[in-house]
Amino acid sequence: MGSITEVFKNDPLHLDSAIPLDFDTLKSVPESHEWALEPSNHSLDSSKMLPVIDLTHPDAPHLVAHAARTWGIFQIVNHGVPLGLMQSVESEARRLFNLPTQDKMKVLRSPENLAGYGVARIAPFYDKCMWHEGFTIHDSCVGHAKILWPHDYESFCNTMMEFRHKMKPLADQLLHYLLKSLNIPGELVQIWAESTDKVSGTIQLNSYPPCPDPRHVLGLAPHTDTLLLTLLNQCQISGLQYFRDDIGWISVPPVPGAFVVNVGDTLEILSNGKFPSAYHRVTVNENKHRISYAYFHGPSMDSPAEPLDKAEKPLYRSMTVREYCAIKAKHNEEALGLVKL
Ligand SMILES: O=C(O)CCC(=O)C(=O)O
Ligand SMILES: [Fe+2]
Repeated sequence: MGSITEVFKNDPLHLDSAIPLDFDTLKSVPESHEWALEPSNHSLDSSKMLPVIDLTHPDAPHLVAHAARTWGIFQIVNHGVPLGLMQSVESEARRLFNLPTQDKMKVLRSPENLAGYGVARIAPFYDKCMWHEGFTIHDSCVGHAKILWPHDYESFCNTMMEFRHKMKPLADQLLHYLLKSLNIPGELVQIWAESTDKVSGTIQLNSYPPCPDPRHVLGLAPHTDTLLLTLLNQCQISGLQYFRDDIGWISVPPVPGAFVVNVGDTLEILSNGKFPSAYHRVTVNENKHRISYAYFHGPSMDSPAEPLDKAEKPLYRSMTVREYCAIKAKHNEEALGLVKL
């Protein structure tokens, strides 16, 4: 069984770029963090544009598939993940990021590892730095949590494991709706559903501290997510923006209790471009410490990454998911273009 960790072992992050800034000590934005930003499109009311889908609606499978085709990004409510659990994930994430920098540095992600504390994986691709610190959980988080809270690590680990346990079937359900809407045999849908059983989804906690001058700062640079689907909660503070050629950058408004669902590159490939992977970025704000947390839903690394509908002319070349992840780790934004036929 392959895991995404091995991809990062082969393509390590350089350590000097893996340490986030000590945000607490800053009174102004250093030049290292000043970006020339493409402005957002404020003339459109984005709350009316991106679909918010009630998963208890009888037509939910069709609504999900339609939103994924039209936008590559949408929100879901009535998804069955308890609000109390969502609040606990946020408060445990805040507990982690509020620790002193020297404590967080004890669980710094090592260059060849996916799990731990550090900057975003995309950081080395940019000259400028992002106003962001992250913590990634892959497999168990007990080792890191015991270092951070030797006598009080269980609530963090239990919350994260419970969260993963609830997110997996939800992500599987969405994937099932999406694959079933494609013109592919039922057995193939089943093979894909089983493929995600072999891996434990990755949890990403993100922290965007208040910023003295957010106008020229980015929380996360524009990117697409790599795997099948990302389910993200914005913890009631806006910041996530989505790009489409015809409208520019628009905000994804926080909806209480909702998850934002993004299509990732691998699903774009499987669907032969029908579900476009969502290009998104994160802005920061002056007064609020924004937290977001995401569940990345992926298949086993040995799975084929290739268009599933064999009646169509493939727009992407055939490879394994492992191979695609390695291309993404090396080429970031260019990766999808490199595998297009
Ligand atoms: O913080 C957010 O709203 C988005 C985070 C994100 O894009 C990611 O973790 O990949
Ligand atoms: Fe993302």
